[in-house]
Amino acid sequence: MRLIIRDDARSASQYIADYIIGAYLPCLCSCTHVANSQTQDRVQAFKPTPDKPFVLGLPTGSSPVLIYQRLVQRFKAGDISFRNVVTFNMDEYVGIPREHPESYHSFMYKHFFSHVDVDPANINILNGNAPDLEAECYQYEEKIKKAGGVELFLGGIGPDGHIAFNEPGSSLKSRTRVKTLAYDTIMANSRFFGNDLTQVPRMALTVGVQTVLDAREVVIIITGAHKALALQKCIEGGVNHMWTLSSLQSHPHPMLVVDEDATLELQVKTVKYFKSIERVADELGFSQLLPEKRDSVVEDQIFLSPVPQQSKNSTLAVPQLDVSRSASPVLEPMSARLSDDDAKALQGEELTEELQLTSMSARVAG
Ligand SMILES: N[C@@H]1[C@@H](O)[C@H](O)[C@@H](COP(=O)(O)O)O[C@@H]1O
Repeated sequence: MRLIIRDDARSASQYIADYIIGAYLPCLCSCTHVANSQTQDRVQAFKPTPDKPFVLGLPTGSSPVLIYQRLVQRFKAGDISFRNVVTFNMDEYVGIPREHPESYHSFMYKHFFSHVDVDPANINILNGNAPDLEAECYQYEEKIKKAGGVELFLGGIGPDGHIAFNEPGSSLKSRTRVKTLAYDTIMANSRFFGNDLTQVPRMALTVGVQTVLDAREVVIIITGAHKALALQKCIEGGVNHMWTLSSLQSHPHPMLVVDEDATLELQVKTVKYFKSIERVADELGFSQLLPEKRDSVVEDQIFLSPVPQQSKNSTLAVPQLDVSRSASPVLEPMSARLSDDDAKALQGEELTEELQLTSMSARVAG
């Protein structure tokens, strides 16, 4: 696992965008834009073409917005082309129209696709309005497989450590499927729906944990003190389905890029350890070392997706949107599942000044 720590969200985002471009995608001017020799080798090794495109997994949410901005900026500067890139988005809400301003289709076109030269035929986003949602998910896995598997999956996380929409308790072997959203996620995402919980979809289609783990490489952006507990659980805790990001511990090449605030719950020695790793990598001139041969399960041919049940009476379809409902009243908030200390830490605003000072001063002193 690589943990890259940057001062703020902007520099963390810039690191990721430049990493994606530098590491994998061709420079339009076919020059030597890519700074160091090992990274350059990888670009030359990949050489995306229409027949052998680069397959990129993409997220939504507020965290990747600055990454997309930087990718667009570098596209406009002529540094990069997305012509031979195939994209697969992580997830989509069920039951809101594609044109809805908060659908993930709208998000992706607004922040990225409309501004670059990606071929619309190469864009894949789950259809949350498909007549048969299970079949939609199955076909998505098949499409990924047909494209040769995802080369790099970029992702974000929720404050409860969910990756894509793999909420706490999701199977770590899960694949693309219909998922009911946790109450905390509905609450967190209500900010995009006028803070009206009743307007937030309660279901989504999402790639599974295993779908993400099958990618050759996984890069995750984590920013803000409200995600500090999730980062701590995922790095310093064990692999646990209650914090689905922790599954990355079993991936051969995960990279988490975070800001200082997200590290607030980590031990000082953890932070120092990962910073020292980065220093050595910098000195040796690489960001992440990938073996030339893909070592994910895709290549091992054990890439199995569940076949949908074809029963006339059991097709899982888009539910009628009931705007008068209240949001999952029987579900308890995540804080109820945590110890008092953890619950307190999760609510960044409730961190006492003393605690913040202790963590920061310990680090500054170090
Ligand atoms: N399904 C998405 C996730 O893929 C995303 O990582 C998360 C975090 O969003 P934000 O970056 O806005 O905190 O939001 C949603 O739940």
